[in-house]
Amino acid sequence: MSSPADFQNEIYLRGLGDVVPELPTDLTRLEALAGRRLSAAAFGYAAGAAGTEATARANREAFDRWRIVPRMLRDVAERDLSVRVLGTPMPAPVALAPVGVQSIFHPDGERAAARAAAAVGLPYVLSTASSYSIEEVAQANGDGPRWYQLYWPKDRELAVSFLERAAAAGYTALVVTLDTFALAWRPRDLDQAYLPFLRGIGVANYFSDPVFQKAVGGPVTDANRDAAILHWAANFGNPSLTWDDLEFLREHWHGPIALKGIQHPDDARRAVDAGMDGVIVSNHGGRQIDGAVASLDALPPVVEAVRDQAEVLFDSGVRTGADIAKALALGAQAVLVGRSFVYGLALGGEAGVTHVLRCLLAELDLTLMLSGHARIADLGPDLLVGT
Ligand SMILES: Cc1cc2nc3c(=O)[nH]c(=O)nc-3n(C[C@H](O)[C@H](O)[C@H](O)COP(=O)(O)O)c2cc1C
Ligand SMILES: CCCCC(=O)C(=O)O
Repeated sequence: MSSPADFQNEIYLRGLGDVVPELPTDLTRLEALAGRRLSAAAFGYAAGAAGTEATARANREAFDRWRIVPRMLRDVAERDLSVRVLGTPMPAPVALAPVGVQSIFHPDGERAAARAAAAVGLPYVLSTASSYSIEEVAQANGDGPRWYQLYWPKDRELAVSFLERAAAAGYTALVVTLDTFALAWRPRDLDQAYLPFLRGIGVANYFSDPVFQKAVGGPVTDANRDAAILHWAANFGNPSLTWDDLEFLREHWHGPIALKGIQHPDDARRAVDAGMDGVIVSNHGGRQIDGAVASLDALPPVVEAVRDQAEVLFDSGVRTGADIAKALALGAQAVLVGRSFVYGLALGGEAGVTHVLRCLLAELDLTLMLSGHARIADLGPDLLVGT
């Protein structure tokens, strides 16, 4: 006889795979559990945000201001959640957001998360600031879809090296993060003197790069580690970049490109003018500008501005399948999830990330079905009413 957990999986997750019985299925409770298991500094780095964390809260509150209006008797026996975004066929409109230095949360870091993403078939977006190299993560991700996120460094030769390595390792789309050329004022990290995590864990993706190594006088060892980290910090972001610089990316990346951190419709239009394929409406999970507009509130004007000309993706604040349905109804083609999968990684490595993804997809599927929608493309503004 199957266990109660197996029986439950059979009912709720038919065709979607198993969840981990020991982990909560409510991702809010998963976060609380991660808060008890992780060190205060590691948890503060994940859960924390800029300043008073008003924008992080606003991201969540914005979802609460929209309510779903279900429709009945519409034959939803067969559902299809699949989409194609940035040239990638996806079983559901969800990708794992780029999250740096994942070894903070689990020794296998990005490799564990990339394996889970591949098992579920969702794109894994690798951060430039990763604790495993571009190539190591590609290997863990195997045949899974993967995109590369660029933190555009001051050193152009280094940027080109990252792009070439990513293309050679099978990352098919480029996500260029524009909102984090400097890390914001983050009191939880500052108070816990946490950025030295780099000292303990490092950013292997940089350290493994031949251009980076040349700049620091050879491979990074204990002897030059602090100097390498200081070089990294000085090079990490480039506040001088302008829209004209996007041409350089186009020269060096031959697949789809999406700009991450877009909040204003005029910036979305400029992205289209610059030949970009997509924009990601995001405020970095509230981690950059305290007081910035809630990401979900920034979404409709951007969709209005560039619909039919560019793909619009969304992140910041997604915690449930219903949240995903709301963002899609407001015009996003796909969403990225950040902290949600990070807590799964912290609590259960690969299985924990798979758990989170299965929960999100199962809840999205149930939300679609119970609200009378059989396909992702059927979701539109009439799903929602503002409160
Ligand atoms: C711990 C952590 C590290 C992050 N590192 C990166 C990064 O390296 N590159 C990037 O573009 N975004 C990074 N982000 C932002 C995420 O890609 C995403 O925008 C954000 O987490 C979405 O909000 P959510 O956490 O509420 O889902 C990070 C977010 C977290 C929580
Ligand atoms: C040190 C890498 C920066 C990661 C990041 O983007 C974030 O913490 O939000």
